[in-house]
Amino acid sequence: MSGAMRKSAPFRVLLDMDCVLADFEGNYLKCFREKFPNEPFVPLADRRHFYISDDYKKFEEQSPDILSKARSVYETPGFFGSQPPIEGALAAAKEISGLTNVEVFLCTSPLTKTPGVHHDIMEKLEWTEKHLGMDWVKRVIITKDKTMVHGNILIDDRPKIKGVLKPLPFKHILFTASHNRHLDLRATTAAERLDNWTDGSWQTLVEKYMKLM
Ligand SMILES: Cc1cn([C@H]2C[C@H](O)[C@@H](COP(=O)(O)O)O2)c(=O)[nH]c1=O
Ligand SMILES: [Mg+2]
Repeated sequence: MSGAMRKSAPFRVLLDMDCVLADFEGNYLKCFREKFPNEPFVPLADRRHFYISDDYKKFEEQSPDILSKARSVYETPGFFGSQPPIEGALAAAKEISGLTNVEVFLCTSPLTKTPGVHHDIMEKLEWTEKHLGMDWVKRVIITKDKTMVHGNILIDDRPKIKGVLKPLPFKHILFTASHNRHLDLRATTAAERLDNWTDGSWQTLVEKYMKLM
């Protein structure tokens, strides 16, 4: 095939799941308050750290087992599968994947802290099948190290993406979540923010990076 006929490499968009497509934060607070109605809780407006336990440490004196209780909420089977989609996320994911010469993969980390707690992996696949369909299940990449995944941009709410590859092999776009809203971008690995899936700003952002690559 001559150079003129060769198709350019697809632009690859990696979409995180928790807090980007699925409402982890809202679901967490709802489940925590249902399970522990008499415990103190952190409202979304007061979230400051990526790890929920870091925000619940302040209650340890009044409630000594608060951290294990806080962890037990997302470690309970059913939690990941029951997350509602974030507003506009599913439509945006489908639209992005419909763009010419664009490929979308879902890129999400598993729970790895507690032995025997791995149901989240199955639930992430089930969530994808339920909300996006079977075609998307084969696009799910579950990895603790997202730097090992090839992509042009990663849309992710985690402030710092860390892994074996440095510098990051993709542009990190910080998806705004209650836990990262207060952060200056300089305290993150991200090039810029995406605040939501509803105001059309994702289109401008994707077009911009497609032109740059
Ligand atoms: C908030 C929070 C999350 N986790 C776990 C839950 C998921 O398995 C991942 C999130 O991964 P992502 O791909 O970066 O969205 O982290 C946790 O263990 N503790 C927490 O407080
Ligand atoms: Mg996330």
